[in-house]
Amino acid sequence: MADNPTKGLADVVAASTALSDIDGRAGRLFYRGYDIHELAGRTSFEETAHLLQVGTLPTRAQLAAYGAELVQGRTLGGLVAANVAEIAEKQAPMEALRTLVSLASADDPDKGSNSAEANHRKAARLTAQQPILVARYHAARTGGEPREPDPELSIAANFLLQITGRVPERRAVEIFDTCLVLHADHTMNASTFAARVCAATLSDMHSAIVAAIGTLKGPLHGGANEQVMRTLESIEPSGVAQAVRDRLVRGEKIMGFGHRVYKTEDPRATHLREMSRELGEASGDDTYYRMSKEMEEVVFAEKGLYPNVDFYAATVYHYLGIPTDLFTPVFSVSRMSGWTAHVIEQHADNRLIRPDSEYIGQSAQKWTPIDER
Ligand SMILES: CC(=O)SCCNC(=O)CCNC(=O)[C@H](O)C(C)(C)COP(=O)(O)OP(=O)(O)OC[C@H]1O[C@@H](n2cnc3c(N)ncnc32)[C@H](O)[C@@H]1OP(=O)(O)O
Ligand SMILES: O=C([O-])CC(=O)C(=O)O
Repeated sequence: MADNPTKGLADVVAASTALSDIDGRAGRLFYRGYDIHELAGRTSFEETAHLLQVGTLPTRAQLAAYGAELVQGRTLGGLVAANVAEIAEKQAPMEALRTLVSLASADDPDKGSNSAEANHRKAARLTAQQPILVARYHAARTGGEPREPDPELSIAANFLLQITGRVPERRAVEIFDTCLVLHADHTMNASTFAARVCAATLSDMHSAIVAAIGTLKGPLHGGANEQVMRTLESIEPSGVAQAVRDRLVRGEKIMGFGHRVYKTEDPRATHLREMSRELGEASGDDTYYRMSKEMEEVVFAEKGLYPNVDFYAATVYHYLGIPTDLFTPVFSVSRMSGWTAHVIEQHADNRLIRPDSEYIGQSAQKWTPIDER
């Protein structure tokens, strides 16, 4: 039987959105009409989150008010504190985040309401809390409490401070902030779609975000950034080309390559490649950057595939001192801004999302009693 032409919902328009847009042939990405190349390196993650959740790039006064909301919103209830140590012992990072966000919902002052006002407050709170949850998880498994976030610092600076335990250099913060901007939203990617499907039943924002976290975790989506680093670590620097070819011969996918929508370079990879080069050189050992470059050339020569957002993000995070198993959680820290904006948008103009399926099973079956089967 021929494959369903819309298998994986390829090219199916599943929602209308004013949040982001992709031109996959030209390799362009826009957040609310702003080209990602205009935003990256010039707009902070907080401004980007405001753009997505509220609808506009903020004025200074609006940014100050939103920043104050984020600082206030990052306080977590007692359930997280009471359970994080056991969760950190038993669950891998993305599983733990799925659980912790669910726990945090119990203490959310707006729980039970899907009003536009409640959704906006929840969106800011979830965006503020996600990096704190990652830091708490990481501290719990390493036997301590994370450093207190500094209200004067950005989300990017506080995250690096809490994860590495050191006050980060200015340039490291700028680069990490740009990473957060680059990952913030991406039309109907799998995790955003999962969030919208959940929200469209008129379920609540936290439930939709739990669905999104579980979906981002998979290695065909956000989980690929961790796998990219594991691949680099498993290969000898002189054996990149052979290792890629061996994997392809075995029919394995090369993590961090290929994309459903981009038919050319992912515009985010352009920035991430450059930041990886800069950090690699500054670190005094750019081996992983150079291996990545070679891998890019070999994969293109063999398969004609381009790197996606996850490919160079891996080495950027590595050079920033972020543990490899926190790469996908970092993705969630950024994407929280987009997911929550999509839930706001879905609830504002809702219709149940319920696609059809093509039946491929047997027909005209005759029922027989259990002892005769
Ligand atoms: C943030 C993100 O989610 S970005 C994506 C992160 N995921 C990855 O990096 C995982 C590796 N990449 C992939 O698995 C895919 O390219 C996806 C999931 C991103 C896109 O999937 P789809 O659009 O469904 O493409 P699909 O998997 O059908 O691939 C089409 C063809 O290209 C090949 N292909 C696609 N990606 C790769 C890859 N990374 N390595 C090797 N071959 C690949 C497939 O084997 C397939 O070949 P075939 O037609 O001969 O069977
Ligand atoms: O759009 C997609 O399918 C995956 C992706 O690049 C993202 O979510 O950033």
